[in-house]
Amino acid sequence: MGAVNRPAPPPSAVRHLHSASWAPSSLPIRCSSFGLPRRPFLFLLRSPPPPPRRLGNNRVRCSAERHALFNRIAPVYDNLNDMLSLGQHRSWKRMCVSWSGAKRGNRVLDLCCGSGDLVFFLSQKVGTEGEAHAFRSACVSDMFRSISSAIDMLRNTSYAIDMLRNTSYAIDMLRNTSYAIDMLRNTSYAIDMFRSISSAIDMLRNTSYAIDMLRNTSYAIDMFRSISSAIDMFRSISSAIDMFRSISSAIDMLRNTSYAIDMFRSISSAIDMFRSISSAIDMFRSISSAIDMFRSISSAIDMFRSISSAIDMLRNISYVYGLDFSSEQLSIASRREDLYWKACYKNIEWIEGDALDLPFSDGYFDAITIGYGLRNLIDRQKAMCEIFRVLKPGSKVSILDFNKSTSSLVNMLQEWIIDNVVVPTASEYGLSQEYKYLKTSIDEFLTGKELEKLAKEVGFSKAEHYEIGGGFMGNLVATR
Ligand SMILES: C/C(=C\Cc1cc(O)c2ccccc2c1O)CCC[C@H](C)CCC[C@H](C)CCCC(C)C
Ligand SMILES: C[S@@+](CC[C@H](N)C(=O)[O-])C[C@H]1O[C@@H](n2cnc3c(N)ncnc32)[C@H](O)[C@@H]1O
Repeated sequence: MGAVNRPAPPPSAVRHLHSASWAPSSLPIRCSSFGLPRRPFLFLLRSPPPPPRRLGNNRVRCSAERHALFNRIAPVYDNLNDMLSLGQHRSWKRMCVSWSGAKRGNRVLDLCCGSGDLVFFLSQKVGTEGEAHAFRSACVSDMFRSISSAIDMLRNTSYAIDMLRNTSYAIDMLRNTSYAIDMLRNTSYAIDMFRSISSAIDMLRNTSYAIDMLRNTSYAIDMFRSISSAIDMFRSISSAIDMFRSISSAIDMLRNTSYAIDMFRSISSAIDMFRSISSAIDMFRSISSAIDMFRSISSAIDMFRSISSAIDMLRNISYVYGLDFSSEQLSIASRREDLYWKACYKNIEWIEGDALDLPFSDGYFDAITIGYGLRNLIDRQKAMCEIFRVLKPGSKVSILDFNKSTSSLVNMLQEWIIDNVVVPTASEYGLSQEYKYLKTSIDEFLTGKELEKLAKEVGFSKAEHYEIGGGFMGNLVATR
């Protein structure tokens, strides 16, 4: 029902936030206070527009007046919602998004998006990937991403290699020392030989002491000349002993050298250890040249990365559309997008347009949400038909709004809060009339059952209304 076939606008045409003021003439012609109609010939076919009607003080019947009202409240809208609902409106909006069935990769729409709360929640839900036309670029950037993490890993390895290279130079130095040590080791064998000689000398030294003793005896012997010839023999031995003594001091010198050798031997085992490390280093060196190769690849990849992000930017991905007729609300929404700046928000597109005349082709969306919008539309049936038309079969629209409760107690309490809390607070900002309209609009709204009926009438196969926020709020979920 209500399916009007029209071509989908090229993405680039709707990508930017329209800066021109909203052309209200696509709204019902009876509202004359608002500029020239966008379709002049249609305008001529109709009867002359009556002046804008205001029923009572707080009835804002005309679309242009509602347009002006939402432009006026835009600067304080978010703060007042936070304050007056004690932050609860965010949970209600999250529930609304969740009931819409929006999933990753979906193309979704938030109607009457205002300052964009629901759009931001939807944006996080659907992410940036998903649609077929974006598939190739997405694959390429995934490939680049994998290569890039491999490169990052190799880069870290490369730093380790650099460290090992420096160690390797140290090892080379130690290797040279090791050759010196080898030379000293050979000297050490010579020293060992001298040590053996030295112990022999020690033995001879002891003998020498004995000889000395005998020498003393020799004087006595001299006296006793008869033993003189024996003494002569001992004298010859004594000169031999002197010779051995000189050798012994040479040996002592060599012994000191031997301690040095022992020290060098310890260094030598350290060197052996370093030699093993050195072969490991050789292996790392080969890896290092591979790393050098990867480094060159990495700079190429860096270049590709820049190209890839440029491609991402040029890819023109947009999966979440936020539509509203108030340029003031939209410019706040767009500023909030810049302020929060989350990666997924690059999938958002703000559209200044009319909820009663959607600029999308039939079956374009996987899910649609409206938060506190339907109640404010002049022609709710027309709006529901438009929603039905642009939804894919089997997809859902989730509509959050104040609940026009069937319980008189809830209604009384709701009215009391609006009269005694909401309006007085808003009047602090000079917006009492605007918030009085809120109460009137709830009075004129549909109950849960009436909303379900309306959805079924325009063709939705299933429609269920849920009361939330203690019965103050309601959410209609309708499946096409
Ligand atoms: C997000 C909320 C309202 C949006 C809203 C909708 C409109 O149609 C307006 C029309 C004209 C002016 C302003 C608005 C507007 O702000 C909900 C925010 C809270 C309400 C302003 C006040 C809520 C009062 C509830 C009855 C109390 C609920 C208490 C809760 C259970 C803690
Ligand atoms: C109460 S605000 C809700 C904003 C937002 N969805 C939220 O939940 O905070 C209602 C919004 O509906 C927009 N609106 C009302 N009539 C509209 C129409 N015919 N076309 C597009 N937007 C409309 C207003 O500009 C306003 O931003």
